[in-house]
Amino acid sequence: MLFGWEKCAILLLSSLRLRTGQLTTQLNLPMSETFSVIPHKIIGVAVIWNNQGQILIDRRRAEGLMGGLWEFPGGKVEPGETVEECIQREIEEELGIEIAVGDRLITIDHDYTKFRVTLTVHHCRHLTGEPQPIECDEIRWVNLEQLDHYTFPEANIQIINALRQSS
Ligand SMILES: Nc1nc2c([nH]c(=O)n2[C@H]2C[C@H](O)[C@@H](COP(=O)(O)OP(=O)(O)OP(=O)(O)O)O2)c(=O)[nH]1
Ligand SMILES: [Mg+2]
Repeated sequence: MLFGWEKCAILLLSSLRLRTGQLTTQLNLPMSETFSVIPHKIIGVAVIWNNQGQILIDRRRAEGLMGGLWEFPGGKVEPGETVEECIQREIEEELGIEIAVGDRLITIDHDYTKFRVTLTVHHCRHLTGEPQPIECDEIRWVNLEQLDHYTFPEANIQIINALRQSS
């Protein structure tokens, strides 16, 4: 049996679609009633350019979430970190290269079925090191026209459109 205030709280939280970072817990409510907390991932994303006007893309691991899709490298912003710091760190961790993080291209909020993402995308310049597929299945340097030949997550349509408009 739910009390009035409990029902109000549930309605309020549901209507706000409670956003809680990486939290994926389901709250167990009385009488086996449950509601989902939608995870919200805050992601820094790099569009890394080389001197030939190409961009670095990577293929996500086949077995994971969005497995086998291509993406622009990046990852979750950690507490106390700026998006620029996150991008620099993720690229070192995922690809083993040094980059210069430049201007922001676009910020995208996108709802997937089970979670939402905020992707903050920066233009970056490759400085040193040969990119290695440390945390992905494959990496490739491609030009803007070739991006059409690769399958990206849904949110990336907006990144690719922004890239085409900015060039
Ligand atoms: N890096 C990157 N992530 C993207 C792009 N497009 C897109 O929808 N995403 C999503 C996929 C992931 O849910 C999230 C990136 O998070 P992530 O790669 O650090 O982590 P993950 O969710 O795959 O895995 P986990 O650490 O939660 O286990 O952003 C993109 O172009 N680049
Ligand atoms: Mg990542």
